[in-house]
Amino acid sequence: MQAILDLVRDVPDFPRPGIMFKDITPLLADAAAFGGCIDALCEPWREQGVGAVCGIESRGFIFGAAMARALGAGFVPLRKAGKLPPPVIGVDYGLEYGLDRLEIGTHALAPGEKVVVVDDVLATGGTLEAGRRLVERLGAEVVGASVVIELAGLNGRARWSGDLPLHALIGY
Ligand SMILES: O=P(O)(O)OC[C@H]1O[C@H](OP(=O)(O)OP(=O)(O)O)[C@H](O)[C@@H]1O
Ligand SMILES: Nc1ncnc2[nH]cnc12
Repeated sequence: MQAILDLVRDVPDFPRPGIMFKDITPLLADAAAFGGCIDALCEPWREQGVGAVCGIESRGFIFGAAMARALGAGFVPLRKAGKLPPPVIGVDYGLEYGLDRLEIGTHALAPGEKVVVVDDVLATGGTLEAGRRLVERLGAEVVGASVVIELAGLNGRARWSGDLPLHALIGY
């Protein structure tokens, strides 16, 4: 995991004063580190019958789509408001630096389908929780979540549902 840590860049005061932004673009640009990252993200979910990986817009798409391919699962995008064609359902949520709304197509998942929710960063946890709620509202089964980075000081893990696994590759 040291290679991944070394390729995450700290950007102070972005996108707002007081936020230490974790920039994952150097990690994405490094073929070996990105590949290792996807392998490590997939590890807990192999042989678990995952039918779909739900990636959260936009950085969650990058990791989620690669994981879906590696797991032999489908990819389902959880998108910001107004981006998916109807019919959709949505939830409003707060994140470390603002408010937003996440949506999913109402026919995107089958009832009971096993789903992993994926994002790049867990900060306050509002985004990941919104993703879980959307999937569950369609009657699919969230088996857990994966993130590359957990900002442990913001306690987002406490917002994730009690007994569902939440895997983070690196923590700060
Ligand atoms: O745990 P939280 O406090 O909810 O924050 C985490 C979310 O914040 C960032 O997304 P952002 O909304 O900035 O979107 P982006 O991926 O399009 O940059 C990040 O990619 C996570 O989705
Ligand atoms: N500090 C941070 N860096 C990168 N993405 C984030 N999403 C929420 N907080 C973030």
